[in-house]
Amino acid sequence: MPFRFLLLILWNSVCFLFIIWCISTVLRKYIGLTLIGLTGGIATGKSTCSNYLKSKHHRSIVDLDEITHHCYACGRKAWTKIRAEFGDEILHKDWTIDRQKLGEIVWKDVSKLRKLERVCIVRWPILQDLMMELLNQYLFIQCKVCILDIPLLIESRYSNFLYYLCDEVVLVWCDKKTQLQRLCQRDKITSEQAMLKITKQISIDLKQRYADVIINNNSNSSTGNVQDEMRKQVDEWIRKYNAPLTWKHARKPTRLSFCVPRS
Ligand SMILES: CC(C)(COP(=O)(O)OP(=O)(O)OC[C@H]1O[C@@H](n2cnc3c(N)ncnc32)[C@H](O)[C@@H]1O)[C@@H](O)C(=O)NCCC(=O)NCCS
Ligand SMILES: Nc1ncnc2c1ncn2[C@@H]1O[C@H](COP(=O)(O)OP(=O)(O)OP(=O)(O)O)[C@@H](O)[C@H]1O
Repeated sequence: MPFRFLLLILWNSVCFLFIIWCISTVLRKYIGLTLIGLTGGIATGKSTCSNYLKSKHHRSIVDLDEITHHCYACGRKAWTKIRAEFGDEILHKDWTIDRQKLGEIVWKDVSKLRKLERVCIVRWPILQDLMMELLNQYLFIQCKVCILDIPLLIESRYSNFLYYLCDEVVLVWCDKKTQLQRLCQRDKITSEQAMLKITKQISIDLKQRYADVIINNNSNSSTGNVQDEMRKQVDEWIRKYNAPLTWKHARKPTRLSFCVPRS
């Protein structure tokens, strides 16, 4: 019995890798699309970095947080499912989802957070929209290098296949103390409330092991020009994508980790 079980796991893994290999070969070789994963911890500066890439380098960014928020619009599939799971108390008076209230519920209770993830990701609404956005970028904007801003790219088993598909994974890093400080300041919350959010993700230091490029965003306004250090690193990194790419530029999909456990 255990032998058959092991065989089944092995077979599933081989199938998974084969499918990923097929998709990535088609994407790179025949469609000519390069996917870059931009990730980081909560409040380490992903949006700051992607806004800079948009404004200075005119790069297209597919932002999964933004897509999630669109999925929550009144009457959409995710909205209906979230309402059924969490009740009417997470709705504003105009029936839109009150993300702050929903957040208060799920940050405190991991099982509810997992339920929310299951409702909106496993049953497809978010990934469906993500695929549509990618198609839209490729067909209508003719974007050949697409940057995916996905906070949980490394740890989420729901977005894990995207991790394998990415040609390069870029991590926006800052140390834990700075992360906590920035989160408290931005969301106007106490450090206890901020820690509740931070601990729902794997530590930013552990994420470094799974990234190909690390953008150090530790420098603060007090130590020079705000974000100048980060901008220099982004300029340096994005330079290679300004030259025409061949599919050989792309990293081979040899990622070894399947799923990173969350603390
Ligand atoms: C909990 C929610 C309602 C809070 O909404 P809010 O507008 O306050 O935050 P926002 O969506 O902008 O997310 C802010 C950051 O929280 C972190 N975060 C979001 N979801 C999760 C999660 N499931 N686990 C860990 N961290 C998360 C990310 O770093 C993200 O960038 C919202 O984040 C949500 O619906 N999350 C579940 C969907 C999900 O897992 N999205 C992430 C896909 S990668
Ligand atoms: N180098 C920097 N110096 C000072 N403040 C910064 C720097 N980089 C980002 N910040 C600030 O830190 C906060 C978090 O940044 P940002 O919103 O870009 O993080 P994020 O990783 O996108 O967060 P989330 O995971 O919640 O989407 C913001 O208030 C931003 O202005």
